[in-house]
Amino acid sequence: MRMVGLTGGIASGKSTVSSMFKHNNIPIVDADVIARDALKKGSGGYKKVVAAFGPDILQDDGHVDRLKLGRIVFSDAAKRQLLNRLLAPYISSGIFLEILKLWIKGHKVIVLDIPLLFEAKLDKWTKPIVVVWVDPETQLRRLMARDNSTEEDARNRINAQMSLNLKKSRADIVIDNTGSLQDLQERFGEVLSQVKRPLMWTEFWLSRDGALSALLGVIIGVLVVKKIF
Ligand SMILES: CC(C)(COP(=O)(O)OP(=O)(O)OC[C@H]1O[C@@H](n2cnc3c(N)ncnc32)[C@H](O)[C@@H]1O)[C@@H](O)C(=O)NCCC(=O)NCCS
Ligand SMILES: Nc1ncnc2c1ncn2[C@@H]1O[C@H](COP(=O)(O)OP(=O)(O)OP(=O)(O)O)[C@@H](O)[C@H]1O
Repeated sequence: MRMVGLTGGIASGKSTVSSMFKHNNIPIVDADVIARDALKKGSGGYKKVVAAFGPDILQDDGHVDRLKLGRIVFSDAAKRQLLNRLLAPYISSGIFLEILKLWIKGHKVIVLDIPLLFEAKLDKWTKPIVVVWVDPETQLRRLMARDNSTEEDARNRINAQMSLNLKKSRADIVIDNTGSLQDLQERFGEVLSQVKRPLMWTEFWLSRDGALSALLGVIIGVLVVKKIF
């Protein structure tokens, strides 16, 4: 199985690219969705986070006030690290479970959409790594427009992540998303054909069919050897 890593900076366009993969029948493991589940009211992650940050981060209905928690952690590195540490086990096990489900279904190519792929050192499990890049002004403008946020909030969120240029330097494939959606669609077409190239042997053995072929090979080998001796 080929596990493509999709990452970038906040509001660089990962979700936009990820929906293009989905439209081309390539399944996505979305770490933001998994992280949201990990903070759902009553979950293990929720209990740990409320115990650490106190009931002030809750809305009247008991759900986490994400805007409030976001303001706290994106302006304080120590609190952000604490939140990351508390949620990391739930997020990694959620990602693993989603990969397992797709493996069982026999998918050959899947995309892991993980904003913190490098920060969480998950990049070693993915190949190729696709980084969606935008220039800093466009990133800030799109983030403020999408989240209807102040410049200060938007800058705090951008500065909470590894620099996008550093991520770009560690990519196998860079998608420059500074232009229009039409430009992105064209660049995506090129990336899609790279991602869908036939599997290499190592990737094949990691797929369900590859693993089953290897198992079958071993069984046949044992039977033949038993018959000979
Ligand atoms: C702080 C929270 C509650 C803010 O929620 P909110 O709905 O405002 O933002 P959302 O979850 O949609 O995240 C938007 C983007 O913020 C960035 N981001 C999220 N968490 C972090 C983090 N800990 N560090 C740096 N950037 C982050 C990502 O680019 C993400 O795509 C939420 O982001 C959260 O629980 N973060 C910790 C979990 C995590 O690490 N998520 C990223 C999955 S790899
Ligand atoms: N090429 C583009 N031209 C104009 N707007 C774009 C383009 N690409 C993405 N956008 C818009 O920019 C915003 C950010 O894009 P998107 O939500 O895909 O980013 P993201 O990297 O997934 O963000 P996050 O890290 O917060 O999950 C969205 O409002 C999206 O519609």
